[in-house]
Amino acid sequence: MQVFDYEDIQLIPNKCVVDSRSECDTSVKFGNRTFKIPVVPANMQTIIDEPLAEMLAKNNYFYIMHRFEPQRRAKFIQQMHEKKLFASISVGVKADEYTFIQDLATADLIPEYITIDIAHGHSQRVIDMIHHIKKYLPQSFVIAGNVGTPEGVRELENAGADATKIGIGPGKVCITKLKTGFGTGGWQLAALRWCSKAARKPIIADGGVRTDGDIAKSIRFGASMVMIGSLFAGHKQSPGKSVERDGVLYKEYFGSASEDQKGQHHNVEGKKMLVTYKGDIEDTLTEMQEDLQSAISYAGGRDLQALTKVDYVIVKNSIFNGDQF
Ligand SMILES: NC(=O)C1=CN([C@@H]2O[C@H](COP(=O)(O)OP(=O)(O)OC[C@H]3O[C@@H](n4cnc5c(N)ncnc54)[C@H](OP(=O)(O)O)[C@@H]3O)[C@@H](O)[C@H]2O)C=CC1
Ligand SMILES: Nc1nc2c(ncn2[C@@H]2O[C@H](COP(=O)(O)O)[C@@H](O)[C@H]2O)c(=O)[nH]1
Repeated sequence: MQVFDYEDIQLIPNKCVVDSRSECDTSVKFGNRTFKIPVVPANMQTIIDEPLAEMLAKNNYFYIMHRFEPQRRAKFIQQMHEKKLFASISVGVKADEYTFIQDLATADLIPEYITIDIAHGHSQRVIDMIHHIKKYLPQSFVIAGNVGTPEGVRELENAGADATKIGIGPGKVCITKLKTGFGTGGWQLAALRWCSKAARKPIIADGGVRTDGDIAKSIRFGASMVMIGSLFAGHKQSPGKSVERDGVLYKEYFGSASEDQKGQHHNVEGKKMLVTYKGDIEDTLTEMQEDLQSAISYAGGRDLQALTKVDYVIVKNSIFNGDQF
């Protein structure tokens, strides 16, 4: 297997077939819905909250609410449905979560999307939870993860997952590879390519995206959707706490397995960082869409499909050449 990451790849242009980048269509069908761009903010407590989820759903963006305020989830689904918006929630694999799924079924509260969110998703506990959700909420689209191997993808798909999420430890606030020695950190894009060859259903690239160009690269290497944390941290709408240092405004971004999230130093595999304040998230989403439209035009096409076949070269560390973005 060739090993490379986002910064080692450059995509090769084809002849342009549009008169303006605005003609390029970035929309993606995922489950039964079509979204504006193939991007979803990470289901982390400093990245998404209920008001942001509502704003994203209203504006045709995909979102996944985090699972760290478990008692609010039923009400959240109800409120989204009252506003005629789709509900997309996360669950874990502990015993309480089994009861929660059954309670949703009893109350006829059916989220359109359910993501099973645990660190090591290639496990019997995730397979059991997929079976449980499919038994009680068969209409929900189930995303399962995270995994980093073709075997992981196949097992979760065979268990009934409608999509799998790829990425073990490439995240910006992740310390899994330091604490355990395992993961796809540093070769996430190659891992995505490897996993995509086994996938028969959509896959989500999760973690390690540092620039908008990495979204196009994720699509090239098999992703239908791209989950991003750090690029979405630090916005006006981001739930992370605001902090001022020497007159500069920052917002907190911490890992879901960090001490800040867990409230104790137990199986910590994440850290906290400060992200410079970035303003309105709508501007970032618009820029992502424009950059993706431009990428499609370089691919010589009119929609995301064009990106899936472009040639590429591997040039180690070719993007930054030591420069900062
Ligand atoms: N994408 C990634 O690379 C990573 C993401 N994360 C994120 O951090 C959050 C916390 O995740 P998680 O650590 O799963 O915590 P959870 O507390 O949600 O763990 C869920 C259950 O799985 C068990 N479990 C967790 N890891 C393992 C393992 N390696 N082997 C066997 N059992 C395990 C836990 O038991 P016990 O605690 O007793 O082991 C617990 O019962 C999630 O939101 C996850 O997405 C965390 C690390 C890596
Ligand atoms: N190893 C850990 N991974 C984590 C933790 N919290 C979240 N994550 C993963 O990171 C991505 C976001 O990555 P980014 O590079 O876009 O910032 C997120 O979706 C999770 O999969 C953690 O504590 N440890």
